[in-house]
Amino acid sequence: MVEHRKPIPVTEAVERVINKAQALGIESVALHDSYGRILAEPIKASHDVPPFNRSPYDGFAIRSADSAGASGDTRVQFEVIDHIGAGAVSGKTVEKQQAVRIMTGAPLPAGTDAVVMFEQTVDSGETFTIRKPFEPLENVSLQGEDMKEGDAVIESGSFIHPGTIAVLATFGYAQVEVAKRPVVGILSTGTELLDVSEPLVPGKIRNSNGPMIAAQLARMGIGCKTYGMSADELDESFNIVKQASEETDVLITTGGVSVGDFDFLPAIYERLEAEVLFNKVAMRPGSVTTVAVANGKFLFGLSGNPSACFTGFELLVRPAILKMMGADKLYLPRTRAVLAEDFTKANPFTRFIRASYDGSSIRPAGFNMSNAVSSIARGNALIVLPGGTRGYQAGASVDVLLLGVEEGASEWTL
Ligand SMILES: Nc1nc2c(c(=O)[nH]1)N[C@H]1C(S)=C(S)[C@@H](COP(=O)(O)OP(=O)(O)OC[C@H]3O[C@@H](n4cnc5c(N)ncnc54)[C@H](O)[C@@H]3O)O[C@H]1N2
Ligand code: MOO
Ligand SMILES: [Mg+2]
Repeated sequence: MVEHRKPIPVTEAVERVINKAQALGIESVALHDSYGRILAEPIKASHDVPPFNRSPYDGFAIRSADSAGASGDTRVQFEVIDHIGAGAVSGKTVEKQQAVRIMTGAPLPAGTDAVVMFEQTVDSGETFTIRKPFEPLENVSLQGEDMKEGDAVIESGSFIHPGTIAVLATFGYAQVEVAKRPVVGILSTGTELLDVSEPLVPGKIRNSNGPMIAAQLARMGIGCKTYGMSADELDESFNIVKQASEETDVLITTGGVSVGDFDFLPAIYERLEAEVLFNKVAMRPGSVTTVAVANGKFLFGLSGNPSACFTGFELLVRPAILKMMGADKLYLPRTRAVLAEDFTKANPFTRFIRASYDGSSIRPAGFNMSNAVSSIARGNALIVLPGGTRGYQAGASVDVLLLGVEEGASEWTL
């Protein structure tokens, strides 16, 4: 008799997965290897930035008081007593009507408190004149204006992006404490599967899910162990899944999770005495997505259908892995957009439509069935239509989840 599964809402499925996911600890990596990792220590400013008052322009450092009364008719003259570029410190103390020729980034010499840009002078080499008075600290980049010593600059749990790396380098972090990444394995199940390089033969298709998931992991900065493809054969598949789950923190399988005669994942979970968190989610595609935990290891049973597989990864695998990586922003960023064409199908379950989003409007990316491959390629976002609805007309405002964004959102608000 066919098994009747009870679907749970997507939000609950996500919650169950997140509740099981645990951070894996901390390791130290070289700064140049830290892009894409999750920071495991808060970053405090260990000194002021900039560390000294400096010139933001190429020009002359003066004492602002000496510029008083300058005008187009009564130009005020200065004598140039030194010349410094960024990296140099002037040993001179600037006295009345004196100035130092100074380049952008160089520290203001003792006594000076303003900078005159070259463009504001008539320059004769030894001397120059100006036609306007300068305020104290005019054209000065102030010590600590960017960050003050002791400031909390970046929170632990943040994604390390190029800007984060600039801050870490500024404060001398040659090594950075980051969260450990999980070891993730991929196994594509299905007797029908051919490797990418094999020619098509009747009844077979090429394995697109395996390479796709490897790339979904790669864009999260995660490598993977690939366990290749397995035929739909219970004992053989059980052995591979058992071994793979022992060698990984997360094993992602594709296919074989539904109720077909050759869908063996449910039997494998049973043999492994795994705790099945759910085996039916009120979402389409991806309703058969099954998540189980065996001996502390995650088993993600994604659907074989490519669009369902893709969506199951983005909605359920991704936040779990991010949580294991110590991230505090686990979810796909969400926005609203205007639907560019009618979508009249009924949505018995929450529907996720692969779609292309241009920053304001969004359009389903063509053939959008669970078994579609083309729409995954064309889409850069998912339209979310709530379950129990139908009949969305062009112009309607819809929820959108953005794909491929470096850093996610901290809230799951569907
Ligand atoms: N009687 C029922 N039949 C089905 C149900 C159901 O509830 N009752 N659910 C349907 C839904 S929804 C989906 S989704 C699929 C899920 O199937 P499985 O996860 O068991 O996956 P398979 O049966 O192994 O394959 C489904 C489909 O995907 C193709 N496939 C599999 N692996 C790959 C791969 N690595 N690359 C590309 N394509 C792949 C496979 O050839 C099949 O066409 O079940 C429905 N049936
Ligand atoms: O899991 Mo299926 O994708 O709902 O078509
Ligand atoms: Mg099946």
